[in-house]
Amino acid sequence: MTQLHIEETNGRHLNVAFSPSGNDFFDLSKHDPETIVEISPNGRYAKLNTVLGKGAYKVVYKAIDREEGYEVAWNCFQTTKAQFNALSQEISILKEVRHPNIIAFHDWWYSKDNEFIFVAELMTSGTLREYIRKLSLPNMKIVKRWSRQILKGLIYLHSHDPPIIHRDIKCDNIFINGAHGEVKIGDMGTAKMKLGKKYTVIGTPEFMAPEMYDEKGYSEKVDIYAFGMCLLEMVTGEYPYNECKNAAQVYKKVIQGSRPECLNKVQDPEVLDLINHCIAPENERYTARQIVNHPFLLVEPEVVLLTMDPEKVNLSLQLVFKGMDKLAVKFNFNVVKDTAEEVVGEMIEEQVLLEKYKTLITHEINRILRELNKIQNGDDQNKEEANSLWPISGASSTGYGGSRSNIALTISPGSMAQTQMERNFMNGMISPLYPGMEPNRRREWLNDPEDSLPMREYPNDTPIEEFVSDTAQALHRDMEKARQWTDKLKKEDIMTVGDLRRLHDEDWAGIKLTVFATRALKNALAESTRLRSPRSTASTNSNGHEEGL
Ligand SMILES: Nc1ncnc2c1ncn2[C@@H]1O[C@H](COP(=O)(O)OP(=O)(O)OP(=O)(O)O)[C@@H](O)[C@H]1O
Repeated sequence: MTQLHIEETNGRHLNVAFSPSGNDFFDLSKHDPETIVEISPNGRYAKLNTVLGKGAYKVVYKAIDREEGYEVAWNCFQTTKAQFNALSQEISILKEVRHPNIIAFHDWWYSKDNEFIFVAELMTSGTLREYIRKLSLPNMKIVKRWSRQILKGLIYLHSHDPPIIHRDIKCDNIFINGAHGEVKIGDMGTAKMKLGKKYTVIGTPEFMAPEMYDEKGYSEKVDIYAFGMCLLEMVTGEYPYNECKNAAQVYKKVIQGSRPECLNKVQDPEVLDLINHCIAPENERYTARQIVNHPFLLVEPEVVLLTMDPEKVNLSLQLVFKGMDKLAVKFNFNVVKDTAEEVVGEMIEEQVLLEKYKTLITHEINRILRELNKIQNGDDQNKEEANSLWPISGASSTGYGGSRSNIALTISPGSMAQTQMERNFMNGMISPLYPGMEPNRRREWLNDPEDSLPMREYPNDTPIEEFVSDTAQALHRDMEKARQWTDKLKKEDIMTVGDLRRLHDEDWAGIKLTVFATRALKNALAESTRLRSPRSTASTNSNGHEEGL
């Protein structure tokens, strides 16, 4: 490539390079290599000559953290020393804010050029607003994923003691890391600790809740209102109150309670309902935790095959909630005896899975069976044999009494770090087995029938309904479920806990309770037996159940 140095008539110097054909040329001055132009007072951060962006108040450069080797964002903000000093307390609080969905704030100082400089986590793909424009309209899956992440950040800020109010949530202040689809709340410069109600009118008019304008003060709920407007922008691609010509018009509409026109364009009833809950009057407005449990944001589950025996008859499957890798429902599936419909029906019946996922999960299980069928067919070329081995949807079943051993809620390693929000998600989809109990504990209990339920001792003459209702409650099942279990037991003349204790394994199978219910009651019984005095537990059988008492 030929390179030339050209001096233009206006005195500007250009470095250009011609391609070998001579038809193309490149302006090399636009491709200056990145060079260090400034070092932070503590020597840790090196500012580069690359501008990441410019806003109304600040210029943001790329920089390098020379201690960790990370790229960071170097923000320059013109301000007086007095203003900088006034901000110092808030800034030191922001340095403590550490959450995967909030841009980390690393360091700050006041420069000799009267600039407040702060170093923050660098985001690679611009703002949510730019992204929405780029994608024309993001699909609902993306909107859901973004929303969940923003809400995780808000839950964190609002659960801080005292709560931190961001006060300027909008799509321009939410940043994206494109490679991983990560979304983080940025521009924490307006954030404030809520020590009592806040009064300062601050933010962007289109995203400001009406109570921000009255002198009664406002709370962290203003961020929820702003999130509602962001969601509106995400689903319509329009800036809220686009119909207004200036901030005064927006203000007038907001205090009159007039909704943005683009709200009429929202088609999806779930999204509309969610936005309405976000922009409702302050006392009716949802909290970030409530929003995250809204049906629109519930995560869609899928099924994965974990293991299978060499005969490929007993499969271990797992229901995984996408985006929530720590939450899963593990269950065994016998391809000869079980059908997807039955298993899913049982999960719904036992309130392990929401009814709305019935078709999806049935389809998912059948998809796995079909895949296995394909493998089988490919392996031995014997279609007939393969079909008999893999009874897919609707195939006759010999029943599953006792063969499908369990549906277990499992939490993968690292679950102790599970956030409250994730637990809330979980509560929305799967009933918590023991509220307040550590996730690991649940897993142990469910995987090990010998493990215990947190119940009391039940004498033999305890009415069966009392025991069943306590068990259902401990498992967070509703009372209707308890009644169904009791009815089935009473049909078999089981009126007391003593009657239940006298049952043998084959008797249990005859009661026609689901595998899950049988397992739950057996475990509760074993626990109750364990809690009895050593004298009375002397004659327990191998399952921990008393015999003949
Ligand atoms: N952490 C970051 N990582 C990467 N780019 C960033 C980061 N922070 C800001 N930018 C870029 O710099 C631009 C200006 O930043 P920002 O919008 O926060 O400036 P501002 O003056 O505070 O904003 P506004 O004009 O919205 O009031 C952004 O649009 C973005 O492109």
